[in-house]
Amino acid sequence: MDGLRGVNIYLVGMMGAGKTTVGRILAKKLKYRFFDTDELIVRVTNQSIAEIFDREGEEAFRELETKVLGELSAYKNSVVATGGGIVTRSMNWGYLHYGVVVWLDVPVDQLYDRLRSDTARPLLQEGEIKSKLQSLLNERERLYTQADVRVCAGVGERAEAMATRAIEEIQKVIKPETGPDLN
Ligand SMILES: Nc1ncnc2c1ncn2[C@@H]1O[C@H](COP(=O)(O)OP(=O)(O)O)[C@@H](O)[C@H]1O
Ligand SMILES: O=C(O)C1=C[C@@H](OP(=O)(O)O)[C@@H](O)[C@H](O)C1
Ligand SMILES: [Mg+2]
Repeated sequence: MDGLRGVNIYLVGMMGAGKTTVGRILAKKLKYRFFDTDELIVRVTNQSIAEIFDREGEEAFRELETKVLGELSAYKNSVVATGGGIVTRSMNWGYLHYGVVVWLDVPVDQLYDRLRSDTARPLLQEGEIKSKLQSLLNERERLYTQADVRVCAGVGERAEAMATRAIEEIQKVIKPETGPDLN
């Protein structure tokens, strides 16, 4: 993808926004590699995300997240699905801005429908899920707006359609003369 000059595409957004799901589809469409920071952390530590939070705490998880993100910046032509909290460390933005940052913006009601029975996300295991999602969004929304591209989910919009729209939005922020030939 010449127009992107080989840079990575980073998907950011709330838990449940579909970063992992849409990212996989996007990578396939672009013929890019696909990475997921959570999956890499699980692989290198041989622990689940819940186990890391439980045994070592959130700060240790954030350290691992930054390390993995830094390592991924050496790659090119990759779609990277991040964890929802990656935007909270300013240092991470140094890595994210090597590439094109795409915010999957999904209303809390839809996030809740997807995650109401979730057991894998430690930040949602205590308290009422919907209000937790809302308070995390309140804390993080101004950070997500630092993305280069925002893709707002339509009601009931499928992951496949979001991936297609992400490509359209990415094309808009790439200069026409260097734009990717995505057709
Ligand atoms: N566009 C969508 N419509 C309906 N369900 C979706 C959509 N995108 C993702 N999901 C579902 O929502 C859940 C969370 O998706 P996931 O890709 O893990 O989100 P994230 O990585 O942003 O936390 C999964 O069960 C997934 O199948
Ligand atoms: O929002 C967050 O702080 C987190 C999001 C999760 O990833 P997803 O956004 O892929 O669910 C995972 O990194 C961890 O549970 C913390
Ligand atoms: Mg994910």
